[in-house]
Amino acid sequence: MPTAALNIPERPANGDNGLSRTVSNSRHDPANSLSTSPQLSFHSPQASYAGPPKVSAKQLRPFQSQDVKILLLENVNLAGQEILKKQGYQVEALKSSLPEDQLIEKIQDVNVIGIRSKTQLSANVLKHAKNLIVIGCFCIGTNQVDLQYAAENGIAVFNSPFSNSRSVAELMIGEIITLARQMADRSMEMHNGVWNKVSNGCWEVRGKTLGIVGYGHVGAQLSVLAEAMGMRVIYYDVINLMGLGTAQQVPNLEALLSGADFVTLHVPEIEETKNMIGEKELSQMRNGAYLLNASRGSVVDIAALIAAMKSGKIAGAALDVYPNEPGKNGEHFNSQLNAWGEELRSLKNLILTPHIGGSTEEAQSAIGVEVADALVNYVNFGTTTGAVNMPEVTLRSLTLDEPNHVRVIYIHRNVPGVLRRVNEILGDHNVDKQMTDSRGEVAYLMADISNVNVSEIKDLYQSLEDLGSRIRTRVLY
Ligand SMILES: NC(=O)c1ccc[n+]([C@@H]2O[C@H](COP(=O)([O-])OP(=O)(O)OC[C@H]3O[C@@H](n4cnc5c(N)ncnc54)[C@H](O)[C@@H]3O)[C@@H](O)[C@H]2O)c1
Ligand SMILES: O=C(O)[C@H](O)COP(=O)(O)O
Repeated sequence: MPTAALNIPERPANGDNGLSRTVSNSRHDPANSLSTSPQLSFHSPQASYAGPPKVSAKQLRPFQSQDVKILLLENVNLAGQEILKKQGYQVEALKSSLPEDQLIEKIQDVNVIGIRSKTQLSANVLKHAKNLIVIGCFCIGTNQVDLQYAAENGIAVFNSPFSNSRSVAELMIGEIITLARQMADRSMEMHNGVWNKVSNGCWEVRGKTLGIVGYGHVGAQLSVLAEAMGMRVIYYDVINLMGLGTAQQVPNLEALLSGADFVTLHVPEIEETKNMIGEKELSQMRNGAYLLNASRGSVVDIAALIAAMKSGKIAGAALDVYPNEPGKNGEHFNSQLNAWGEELRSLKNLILTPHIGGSTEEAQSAIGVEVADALVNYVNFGTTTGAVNMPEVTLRSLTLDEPNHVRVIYIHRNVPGVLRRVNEILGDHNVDKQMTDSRGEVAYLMADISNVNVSEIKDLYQSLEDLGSRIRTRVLY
C-alpha cells in the first residue's frame, strides 16, 4: 500500500479530513519521508521569525516539530540554538567540527545541519545525507559546502552574508597599527622579560596607502575605518563598485599591489582566488610593504610569503586563515597540519590568529539569530529567501481561516514542460497562489491550494513524485 511507504495516513474514522496528519517530504526515496503530527495543532508564530505581526497567520508544519532532527557543529551561538529549540526541534550541538567519517555517520540521521567555516560538506558527505533538507552556514563563507550538489539534490543552503563584516574590519584596523609599530614582537619580548625600545622600521599609518582586494561587505567597512585614521584607500575588485569616501578603484591587481603600503585580502574562496597572492604578486608589492589575509587560507601561497618575509621584501604580515586549520581548540598548529607550520611561526613581525575575524559576541549572536530564523522559515514554510544555492521563493502566509489549505513545494530540474505537467496535477484543486523561479539547473515551485482532503494529498504528492523532473516534493499544511 503506497500510504505506508509515504507515511500518509488513511482518512480517520472521526470525519476529520486528516490534513493535520499529513506530510510528504521526499528526495529520491519515498521511504525517507517524514511522518507527521497526529494532532491538529496550529501554533502561533514564534517571535523570532514572524516578521511583521500577522494576527491570523497560520504556522505551517511539515511534520511533528519534535521529529525534526538538527545537528549543530562548531559551537553555534546559543541565541541561534535557542530559536531552534523553541520550535520543539531535537537539537544536538557540538563545540567542534567532525572528521569526515564521523560526519558521514551523523549526517545520515538529520534533517537540518548547522556548521561554520571548518565543516566540509562535500558531495561525498552529502550523498549520505538522505534525510537532509537544509544546511545553515552560521558564517559568511559557503565555500566549505558543495553548493551545486546540494541544490541538485534539493538541499537548500543559507548563510549570514554580513553579520560579522564589521568585526573583521575592526580586527584589520588593529592589525594594521600592530604591524606598523611591530607591536606583537615588542609584546612577545616583554612577555619574555626583554626590554627592547626601538623606532627603526616603525611607522604611523596616517598618510599611508591601504590596498583592499575585494571591496565587498568587509572591504567596504574597512575602507571607511581606514580613511578615518588618515589613510589613503585604493581597492581592486572584479566588478565596478563605487568607492566610499575618497577610496579609489584601481584597474587591476598589479596596480593595487604596486600602489599600496598595506595590502589586505577580502575575496571569497573560488577557483580564481586560489593562490591569488604568490611569488609574482609578492614581488609586485612595494619594498617593506605589509600583507594581511583574513579571507581564506587558499588565497595566499604561504611558502612564497615566508620567502618574501625572510628576504625583507615584506616587512610584516597578519594571517587569520590557513589552508589547513585545526578542527577544534587545543589542537596544534604545526608542520603536521601545514608543511611550513614551524617555519612560519618563527618569523618576526607576523601576527598569527586562529580564524577569529568574525569571533565577537556581537557577530556570533547576530549570525545565530539570522541563520536560525532562515532555517525555521525554510523547514516550516519552505521559504527560500536568502538561500545561496536555490531560487528565492516565498508566498504570503496562509491564515487560520484557511484550514483546508496546503502548501506544495516542488523542487525540480529546470527543463522544458515541467510547469505544464505540474499545473495539470495542481489544476485538480483550487490553486490560490503560486510562485516559481529557477537558478541554473534547479527550479523551485511553491503553491498554496485549497479544499484539500487527505486522499487528494496522497494522490497529489504521488503524482508530483512520479514526474521525471522531480528532485524533492514537500507538502506543508
Ligand atoms: N576571517 C574571518 O573570520 C572571516 C570573516 C568573514 C568573512 N571571511 C571571508 O572573507 C571573504 C570576504 O567577505 P565579504 O563579506 O567581504 O564578502 P563579499 O562577497 O561581500 O565581498 C567579496 C568581494 O570580492 C570580490 N571578488 C571576487 N573575486 C574576486 C577576484 N578574483 N578579485 C578581486 N575581487 C574579487 C567580489 O566582487 C566582492 O566584491 C568571505 O568570502 C569569507 O571567506 C572571513
Ligand atoms: O566565513 C566566515 O564568516 C568566517 O570565515 C568566520 O568563520 P567561523 O564562523 O568559522 O569563525
